[in-house]
Amino acid sequence: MEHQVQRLRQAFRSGRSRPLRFRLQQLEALRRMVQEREKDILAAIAADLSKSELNAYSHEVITILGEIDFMLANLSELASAKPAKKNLLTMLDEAYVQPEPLGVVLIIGAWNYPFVLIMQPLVGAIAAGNAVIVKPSELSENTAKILAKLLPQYLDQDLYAVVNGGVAETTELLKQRFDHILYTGNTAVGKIVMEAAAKHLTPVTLELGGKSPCYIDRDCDLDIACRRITWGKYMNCGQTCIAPDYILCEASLQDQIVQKVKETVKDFYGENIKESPDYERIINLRHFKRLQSLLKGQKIAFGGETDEATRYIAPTILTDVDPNSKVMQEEIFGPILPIVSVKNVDEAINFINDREKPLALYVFSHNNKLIKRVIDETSSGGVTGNDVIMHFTVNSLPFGGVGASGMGAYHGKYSFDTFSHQRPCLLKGLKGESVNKLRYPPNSQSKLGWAKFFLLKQLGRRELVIMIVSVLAVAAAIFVKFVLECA
Ligand SMILES: NC(=O)c1ccc[n+]([C@@H]2O[C@H](COP(=O)([O-])OP(=O)(O)OC[C@H]3O[C@@H](n4cnc5c(N)ncnc54)[C@H](O)[C@@H]3O)[C@@H](O)[C@H]2O)c1
Ligand SMILES: CCCCCCCCCC=O
Repeated sequence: MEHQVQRLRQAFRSGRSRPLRFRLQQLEALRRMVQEREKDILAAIAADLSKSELNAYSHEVITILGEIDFMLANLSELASAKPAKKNLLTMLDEAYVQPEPLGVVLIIGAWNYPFVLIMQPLVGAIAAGNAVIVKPSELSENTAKILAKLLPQYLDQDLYAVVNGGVAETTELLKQRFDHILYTGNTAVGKIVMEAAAKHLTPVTLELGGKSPCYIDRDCDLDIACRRITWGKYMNCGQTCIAPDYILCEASLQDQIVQKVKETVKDFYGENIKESPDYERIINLRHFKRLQSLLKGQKIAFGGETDEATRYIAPTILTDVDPNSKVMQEEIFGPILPIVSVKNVDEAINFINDREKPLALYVFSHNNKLIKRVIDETSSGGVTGNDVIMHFTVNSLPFGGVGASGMGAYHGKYSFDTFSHQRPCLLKGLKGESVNKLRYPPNSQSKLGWAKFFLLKQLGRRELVIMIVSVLAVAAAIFVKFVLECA
């Protein structure tokens, strides 16, 4: 492991990953890989998650193609030096912020979207000019294998590597020194990653989970709300980090919601859900049993059927759920949708604020003011109003958690920034020593006065122009006066 990281560090030090032309070539190679090996990739995802290839394409491949295209189109702007404002003391110097790669970065992915969660950060890390080790989840072993097979065929092997394995291998990997770690997975392991990173003072991006609430207002089109919620909750069999975890609504809405979700489930998956190519299975027996245990003692208004042999759990709704019950204590990460009654929006806001900050928050209402109020008075990684999941798909929005749901963010420009250091650069000439005397000892009250004047005055382009014009105007006036006096 140590040897592998050193090999990548050496390649990084050679400077090969830095030129924009090289980064663009690698991103193009990555796009070629996705296009040429689409069938193998889809088959691997499908095998890991009992997912149709059509769903695998729309859940995972589209996102990656979009992300690569974004980087190809925007890399030169993202990587360019940005001029910075100057003060009077530095007005003749060059000041700019130059994004620079961090070095060797580690990306650890989770199993539930095994391709996206490795590839999307990888695109950002390559774009920013880093060397990268990716560690796919061992639970989605087919995708892990296909990534280990394909990435070295398309990418520079000295700069980009795949390490496969479970806890032992990841633990070993985490002992190494990295320049950034992006981890996706549960909060408990997030703490392990952060602790290991702290030993080397390595910065981390933690993409964690949590219970994402979904508030449905009385003033709302329930048909539409329930269709969108049904889609986002049961997609990938509920195993989505930003799935609506539970519904908060007034008690009077509960039965209508159950009825409408039930009808939508029938529309989406047919009479026999088990036969639907669009309905996935639970990843393993441990999670299956965990989910089964969440149903115990609950009022099942719809669904509830389970089949251990195929790890099938039907789309399920629980009603009149006690906020203190087990299903409300942990992230569900499965196709179980509890409804918790609240009296009104104030109680919903308090309910959300009494718990850990979630990864996503959803509010459904005709009333935009109410939606904005819920946003203003709560905190969450991201928000979608009148829909679910969709903020993930907008790559001009940063994607990440806050508090217990994570730290840092990525996607699009934010990925580039996450894997870059914004390096401040000030380039001075060797003239102007008379002004510099102001900062050299011995100090005096008058020097301090001048220092305040020079340093506290920020000069933007506009102010600089005004100043140059003023100096020129004064010089012109002196010149005219001189000419007139001589005449
Ligand atoms: N914020 C996001 O973008 C996002 C996306 C997907 C999943 N998630 C969250 O991830 C969770 C589900 O993922 P998971 O944790 O079950 O995935 P997982 O079991 O695949 O684990 C994630 C990664 O951590 C590694 N790992 C596991 N145990 C480890 C240990 N003891 N030490 C070091 N590394 C270890 C695994 O090898 C894997 O690569 C949910 O909470 C979900 O909400 C978040
Ligand atoms: C079109 C919908 C794409 C959804 C992808 C969701 C990925 C979520 C990652 C967290 O689990």
